[in-house]
Parts: sequence; C-alpha cells; structure tokens
Amino acid sequence: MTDAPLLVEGLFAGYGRAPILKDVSLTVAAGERHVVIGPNGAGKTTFFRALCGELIPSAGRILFEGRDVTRLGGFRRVRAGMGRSFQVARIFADMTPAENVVVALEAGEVSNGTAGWRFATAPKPALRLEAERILTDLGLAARGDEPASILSHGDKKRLELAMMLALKPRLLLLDEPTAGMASADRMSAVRLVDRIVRETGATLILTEHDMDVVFHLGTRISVLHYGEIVATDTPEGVRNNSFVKEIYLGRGGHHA
Ligand SMILES: Nc1ncnc2c1ncn2[C@@H]1O[C@H](COP(=O)(O)OP(=O)(O)OP(=O)(O)O)[C@@H](O)[C@H]1O
Repeated sequence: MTDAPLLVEGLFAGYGRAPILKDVSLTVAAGERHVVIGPNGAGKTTFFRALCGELIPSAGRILFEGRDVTRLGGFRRVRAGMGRSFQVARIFADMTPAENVVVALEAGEVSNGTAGWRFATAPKPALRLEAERILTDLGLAARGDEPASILSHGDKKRLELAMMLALKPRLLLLDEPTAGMASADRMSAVRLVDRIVRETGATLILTEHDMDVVFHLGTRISVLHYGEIVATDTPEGVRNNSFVKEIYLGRGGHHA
C-alpha cells in the first residue's frame, strides 16, 4: 500500500489485440509535476486515457492515493479527486463561462453530498460568487457574460481549467494543455498552471510536446517510446540522456 498520489504498475492497454502500452510502471510523489513526453504515436494520449478511466487496461493496475482505480469509470475518478483536461477543451459552448463554472460547482456539491434535496431553478448565490472568484483568478472575469463558444482557444482552455478547479482535485491530469496555442498564450498558460499547483498543493501529471513548457513546468519527466517508459528522471537527467536525445530531443536538447 502507498500514499503516493499515483502508482502505476505493469500497465498494458490499447485498442485491439496488440497493446499500445507495454508494462508501464510509474510512481508520482505528492507535489510532483510529472511530464510524459515522447515521439508522435508513442502512447502518451493512450496512457492519459488509461489514467482518466476512458480506456480500461488489459493488465496492470493504477492506484490513486493507495486506492485501486484501475477499473473505475472516469466520473468516479473525478469524484475521487482526479481532475482532468483534454487536448480540445470540453465546455458547454452555449453557456457563459460563469454558467459553465457554476455547473462544475453544482456537480461537485452533488458528488460530495452537499447539494441538498430540492430542485433549484437558479444557482445558489454562494455558487455564483465562487464561480466569479474562480473566473477572476483565472483572468476570465471580463468574459463572464458571453457564450463560451466565442472565447479564443486559449480562453476555452482556461475555462476548462476553471471548471476542473471548481471540483478541487488533488491530482491534475492535463493532456497537452498548450496544444494549439500561440506562443504568448502558451507561456501565460504555463504561469497559470504553475501558480495553481503552488497555491492548491495539487500533484500534476501532463503530456506535452512543447519543450519550453516541459522544462518550465516539469520536476520529473518520463519518456515513452513505442509504448514503453524508457526513462524517468529529473529534467536535467532527461536532457543529458543520450538515448532520449537520440529518439526525441535531438542534439540541442529540444524536440527536433
Ligand atoms: N482510437 C484508437 N484506435 C486504434 N488505435 C489508436 C487509437 N488511438 C490511438 N491509436 C494508436 O495508438 C498509438 C499511440 O497513439 P497515442 O495517441 O497514444 O500516441 P501519442 O504519443 O499521444 O501521439 P501524439 O504525440 O501524436 O499525440 C498510435 O499508433 C495510434 O495510431
């Protein structure tokens, strides 16, 4: 038994007969910011999907804070304290950002049993205030009354983060949080994630292609190659790993 936020042991998972992930094992300690990198098709998203409960592994196990969640569905994992974001933000496009965050806050109340028994036609004032606080914190307050569909790509990702934070997760799983962003937006997303993990004390696991993001955020890095973890080390150790340089980083220490 372990209290580590995440322990993955001998994981095999995929989409058909041949597994994509092969014997993946990983321990993520409390407060760690663990980045999973690797060439296109290495299995990063597949690994992420297995962690989130979208893909049930064929062998191995996943423990969250010591609890076996290997066969638990995604919603139950979120209820247990695992927050997740997606490469393409999943938000309610017709609702305003404030309404989106209120929905997440209400879902949190349902899941922790504080929602009460009455059907309500309007959100509780306290939830509206909390939603405003979260949106202000994430720099989205000014966008609170527009439909989320007209937000920029970067702001949609921020909104998804806001909804995730409304559920107060202890483990954040971010799948390519800066995918599709312009470079200025990317660095502001990095600062935001950095601040959130410092303020909430949450443990972070992310997949990412952008090496600036990887080395800014990561305290530990795992490298996937053909579905196997070929290195887990500090950022410095990964930069200096000759095999990782050969398969992924290139000679300058950057993704070629
Ligand atoms: N839904 C699916 N059905 C069948 N095969 C899939 C499916 N999704 C991914 N794969 C295959 O699994 C392998 C790993 O894909 P995955 O998306 O996990 O890699 P990745 O490391 O995230 O790649 P990228 O960096 O391009 O996002 C690839 O060979 C891919 O073609």
